[in-house]
Amino acid sequence: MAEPTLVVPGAEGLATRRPVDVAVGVLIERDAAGVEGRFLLTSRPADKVYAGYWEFPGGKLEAGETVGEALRRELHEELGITIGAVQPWQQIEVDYPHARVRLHFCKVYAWQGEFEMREQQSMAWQTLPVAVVPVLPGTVPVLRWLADERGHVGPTHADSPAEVPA
Ligand SMILES: Nc1nc2c([nH]c(=O)n2[C@@H]2O[C@H](COP(=O)(O)OP(=O)(O)OP(=O)(O)O)[C@@H](O)[C@H]2O)c(=O)[nH]1
Repeated sequence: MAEPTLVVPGAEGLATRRPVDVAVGVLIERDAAGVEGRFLLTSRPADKVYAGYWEFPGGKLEAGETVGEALRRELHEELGITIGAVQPWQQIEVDYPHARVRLHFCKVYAWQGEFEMREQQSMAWQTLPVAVVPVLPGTVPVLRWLADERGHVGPTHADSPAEVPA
């Protein structure tokens, strides 16, 4: 089954581009009973497109890498942590004017090491609704999935009403 696609304004008609695979980590704190709590968002570094927008940390797969390998490498490079098990969760394609990406969102519940912002980004542990602004378009559906899992009613983030991929 084709995965949902989100078309960002300005990218209409560009859907024939080949998507770039991106591994994305949804790091979640769990309590002793296994109930999921805060999740980690990071801001995009100043030298990248959508600089300053908040997203889940991750990055593009390199040649020959699996999603899990890419995620492990990216989170170590960007945040200085070593992640434990990678649990594949959701996939979505997003058409941006600058690129078409296939986002592989994975849940991660265990990690080791001190967080270091190695790309001068910021980090924020969040719950719903997310308070940091602005949120990257490709992040919005993830907040909706989390809201559905958690029975959260109402907006998922502060800067715009909830959007659902087509
Ligand atoms: N990490 C991350 N990227 C996302 C999310 N949502 C989303 O649309 N993207 C998009 O996926 C792509 C990820 O590329 P990136 O530029 O962060 O990855 P990278 O570190 O490998 O980049 P570079 O090697 O080109 O500098 C970007 O086009 C970004 O806009 C998200 O939640 N997390």
